[in-house]
Amino acid sequence: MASKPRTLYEKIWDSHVVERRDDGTCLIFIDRHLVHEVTSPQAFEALRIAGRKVRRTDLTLAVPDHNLPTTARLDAHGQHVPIADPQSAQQLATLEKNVADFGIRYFNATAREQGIVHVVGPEQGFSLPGSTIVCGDSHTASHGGIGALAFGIGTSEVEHVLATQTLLLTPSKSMEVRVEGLLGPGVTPKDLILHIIGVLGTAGGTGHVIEYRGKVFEEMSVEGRLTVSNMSIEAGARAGLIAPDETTLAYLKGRPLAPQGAEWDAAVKYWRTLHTDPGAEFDTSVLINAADIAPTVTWGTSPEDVVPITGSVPSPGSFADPSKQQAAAKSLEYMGLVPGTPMTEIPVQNIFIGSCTNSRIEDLRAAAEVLRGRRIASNIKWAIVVPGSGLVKEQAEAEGLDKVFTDAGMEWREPGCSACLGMNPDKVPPGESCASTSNRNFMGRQGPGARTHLVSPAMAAAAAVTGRLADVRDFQREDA
Ligand SMILES: CC(C)[C@H](C(=O)O)[C@@H](O)C(=O)O
Ligand code: SF4
Repeated sequence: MASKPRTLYEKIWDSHVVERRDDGTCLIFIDRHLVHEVTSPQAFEALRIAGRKVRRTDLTLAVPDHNLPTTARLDAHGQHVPIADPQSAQQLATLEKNVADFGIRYFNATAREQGIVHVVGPEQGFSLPGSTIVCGDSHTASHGGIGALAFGIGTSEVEHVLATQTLLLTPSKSMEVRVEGLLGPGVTPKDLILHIIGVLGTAGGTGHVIEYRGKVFEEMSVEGRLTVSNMSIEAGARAGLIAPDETTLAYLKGRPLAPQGAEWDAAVKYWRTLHTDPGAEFDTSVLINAADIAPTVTWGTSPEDVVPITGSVPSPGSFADPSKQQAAAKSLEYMGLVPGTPMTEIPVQNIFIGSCTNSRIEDLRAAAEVLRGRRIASNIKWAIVVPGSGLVKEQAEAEGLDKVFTDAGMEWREPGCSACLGMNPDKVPPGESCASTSNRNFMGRQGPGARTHLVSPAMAAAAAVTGRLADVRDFQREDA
């Protein structure tokens, strides 16, 4: 008898069920657990009090990222530069103690491999297709870009996974976001996901795991897929997924923590079965036309507040829903924007290129491409480029990208979460605007009173050159 066609999500879920309970919940085996300094201290403390060990240290990887300053970590004498903020210093010291006490694999602040947890996982080949991956962090959805079922968990769940390597979960609904056609020039995976969130809304994906499907994803690099999947959470989804394919395999082969030799061959055989079967049904389907998408920017304080760069600031009255009208009015006041203003007339004083959404090598190449031979505008006060990991940084330096950025007048930093959120010294001053490649434009996200416009790396570079939000398609080079 032919088995019932299944979605990719169902295949991964089914293969990880340890125990199915009568109430529909399942005990799920967790293949990979990523840990950072912010959401792990209480979990380790609880283990300590209970006298428990970490069940599978081999499946756990820790890295500091959120609180680390992105300025030099070693001084001229090779000594560690102390962290000025006492709370951050304490949180990082606690992580160091916990990984040592519990025997967990750890990339410390000065390791080449250190970086943002969601950049490090795929880069090391720790995150693998078909695996279940968790982290006490909402952007764990990123790893869905390589075909893993990856989602954020709370601190008590972090403790549960550390202790048992399992989680008790309720299955999610499945959503297909099918994109027809291909992206136009200057339109990147970031623009695509911003557009998708604009269509779905920040609650559109609630209760669902989204599988992104269509030619555009088949032709997309792994870096781009990670960007798309990363922001699934901003559409309210539990996770995002993109089926692994030859591009995924080429990306993972030879990575330090990926399987090698016969194990690799066996894994590849299995990974090739990881796709949604023809005839499998999704609970929800959404169709997007890629040709409709322009380089996309946000105007408000929710990731769904998107508009093409060719558009203008909307008026609250343009929204049908009264609560959205109110929210829009509040957003516009916070952002200091007037309805009807063309997006390309909005000045910015700060530029942030980085975060787990857009700090991989391709992102830096795209930004450098725009900045090569150009200077940042005179009204730009602060412009930083923060590679997602030490290895991204090395690669970028080998390609001379750091020089392109510094020649343009930007700062080249050490890896970390940086100005994506105000947990470290990289902050946008109150009342100032930032063209940012990160994923959240919430009020105060980049610092109290900071005004965030979410953009792609190429668009951030274009904004740096003009000092306003700008259409990167106007920067297309004659010689390109
Ligand atoms: C600090 C952490 C818990 C948080 C998250 O869960 O996402 C952070 O990474 C973020 O992006 O807001
Ligand atoms: S880069 Fe930003 S979104 Fe990503 S984990 Fe760090 S704080 Fe969260």
